Parts: sequence; structure tokens; C-alpha cells
Amino acid sequence: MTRLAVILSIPEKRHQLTSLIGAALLAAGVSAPGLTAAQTQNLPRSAPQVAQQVVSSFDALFGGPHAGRRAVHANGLLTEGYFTPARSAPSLSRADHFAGESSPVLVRFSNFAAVPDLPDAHAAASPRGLAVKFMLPNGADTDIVAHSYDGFPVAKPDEFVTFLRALPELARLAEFTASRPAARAFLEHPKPTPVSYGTEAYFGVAAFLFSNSSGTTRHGRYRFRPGAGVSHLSAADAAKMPEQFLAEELDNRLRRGPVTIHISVQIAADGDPVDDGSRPWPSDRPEIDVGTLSITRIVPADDERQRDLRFIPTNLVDGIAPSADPMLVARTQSYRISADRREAGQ
Ligand code: HEM
Repeated sequence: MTRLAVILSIPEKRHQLTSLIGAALLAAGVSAPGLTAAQTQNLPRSAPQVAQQVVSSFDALFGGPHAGRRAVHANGLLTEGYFTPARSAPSLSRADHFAGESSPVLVRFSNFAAVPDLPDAHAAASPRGLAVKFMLPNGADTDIVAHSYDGFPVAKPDEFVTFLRALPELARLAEFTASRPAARAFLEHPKPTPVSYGTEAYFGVAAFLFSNSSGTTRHGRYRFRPGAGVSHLSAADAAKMPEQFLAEELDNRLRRGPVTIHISVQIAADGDPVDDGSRPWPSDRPEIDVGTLSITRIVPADDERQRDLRFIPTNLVDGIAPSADPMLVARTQSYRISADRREAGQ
């Protein structure tokens, strides 16, 4: 039995695991794909070993590494479709995909834990993930990586390592959360199983700097709302579902037409934290409509395509730049560690 299986067999531990998320890390001085030199200079530096420590912490929690799979969010479904920008999108950013007609997209939905066959209704399958790759006319691409919780348990990469290491031990976890309301909120927040990957709301969490062609620059955070509305299963109904029902559900739903997800960007007010994803902004902040994802089909041989694909939160284009959130650097580096390892078949 893996360490994760042992942890998940204990009800209160299972509850804690519901809450982990992403991973941590970072790296000094390596530029990220899609970032200009100036953008990279904006990114804070962290100690390179933190990235590896996050990935190792995921491995310890989930019995990894699992050959050829992601260090976290391992169980996923790759789909394709197109993005149609809203008329208001160019007022926010001069990014190419925010103007014009539409751009092809790849969209990967995923469950949280790095256990390849974890049932969709399992507590550790939340938060769900949403990763989007926009294909631009000039051959470049740009990514958004989001999840189904509006926030994050910690603000900094080294705290994330401490959090992940504390998770399996109740006493350490209680000590950690005692002085960290964001971690407690993350653990206690209900994370019900969605009816469909297409009936979940997703949040970009980290702030980015959006600049339009007039030179107006604003901090904003992505939000995703399903066109079909948010809907979840009751615990009793979730328990009756087949283990991998979300893939089949989406396939059936797509036979009836595209699945749509609307994207907006929540704009920061003066004084809102723009370098700390653990602190959501008040819900009355204005949002700018950015456009709609229309998902048309599941990609054939999606397992192989997923293995070869990288979604990186700082893979950006002109008009969108990273904020000073140190997690963006840590994520960029840890996603690379995970992807390099996956491509090497480890
Ligand atoms: C803002 C909070 C976060 C969100 C919304 C988020 C979301 C996600 C999603 C959706 C994926 C799957 C991507 C895919 O489909 O390829 C993912 C993967 C991953 N995340 Fe995060 N994450 C967050 C924070 C973090 C942090 C702080 C770390 C580490 C410092 C991290 C480390 C990872 C790693 C290592 C992977 C696997 C990447 C790969 O192999 O492609 N995440 N995350």
C-alpha cells in the first residue's frame, strides 16, 4: 500500500488531503518560456532547491514518481476547441489572442492528486485543474493554469514545502494552520465533486499585469465560469458514480455540442495584495470579460499528448506579464522539473 493509500484510509487525514494543491519551488536565474528579459527581471528569485523540495514532497505524499505522469494533477483529460475574445478584451490587454476572430486552444482538465487511477469522486481529486494553451497566429503559444479554489493555502514557496510536509501529521498540521488562516480556510473549504468538468468554476489565483495598446497597465486575476452553470453532486450521488466518470460524462456532453467556459479578469483595487495568491480579492471588484472557450472534442490518444505537453503559468505573450507573486517563479520551475522527468520516462 502506498503512503497515500494509508493516509487516505484514515477519514480525518483524507479530509486534510482534500486540500493540498499545486507544488512549490523555483529557481534562480532561469528564464521562463514566453517571458521577455524585462519580465524575467521582475520575477523574484527564490532558492532553486525549493522547487525540487516541492516535487519531492508531492512524491512522498502520493507514492510517486509515477513514470511518465505529472508530479501532481496526474489524472487528466485533454480536449481541444477554440477561444473567441470578447469585445472588451483589447481594453484590458494588447495580447494577440485578445483581438481578432478566434484562436485554437488545448484545454486539459485534471484531478488534483498525483495518483493516476484515483477515482473522480475521491476527496483528494479536488481542487480540479484547468490548463489552457492558446495557439497564436505567429506560431507562438501562451498558457493559463487555474484550479477550482479561489485562493491558495500559503503565500510563499518555502511555506508550501512546510505545508506539504505537515499534511500527513495532524499535530504538525494543527501547529502550521494555527497562525495561518488561509491554510485553514483551504483545508476546511468544501470541495464537492462536480457533475462535469464543464460545470465547475476555476480561478487563476495568481495576479498578472495586463497592458493594453494605450499603455494602461492593471493587475488582474483570471476567473472561469462554465456556460452550463456551476453544479455539483451530493456526496451520496458522487459515491455511486463509476470511478472515472468525468471523462465519459464530458464525451457524452460534447456529442450534444461545444462545452463553453467564459473567461473574465478581476481587476485589483488600490491596496489589494497582488503578490499573494492566498488572499482572494473582495468579490465586488470589477471584472472585464475576456472571451469564451468552446471545447469541441477530446483529443485522440490524449494520454500520449498530455505527456508531451507543458502548461507553464509564466508562458506569456506581449500584453500580459507576471506580477511579483513569488509563487509564479516557484511554479515555473517545479512544473519544469516534473515535465523533464515525465519526458525522460521517469
Ligand atoms: C496558484 C495556485 C496553483 C494552481 C492554480 C495550480 C494548478 C495546477 C494545475 C491545473 C496543474 C495541471 C497542469 C496541467 O494540466 O498540465 C498543475 C500542475 C502542477 N503544479 Fe500547480 N497549481 C498551483 C500552485 C502550484 C505551486 C505553488 C506549485 C509549486 C510551487 C505547483 C506545482 C505543480 C506541479 C509540479 C505540477 C505538475 C506540472 C507538470 O508536470 O506539467 N503548483 N498545477
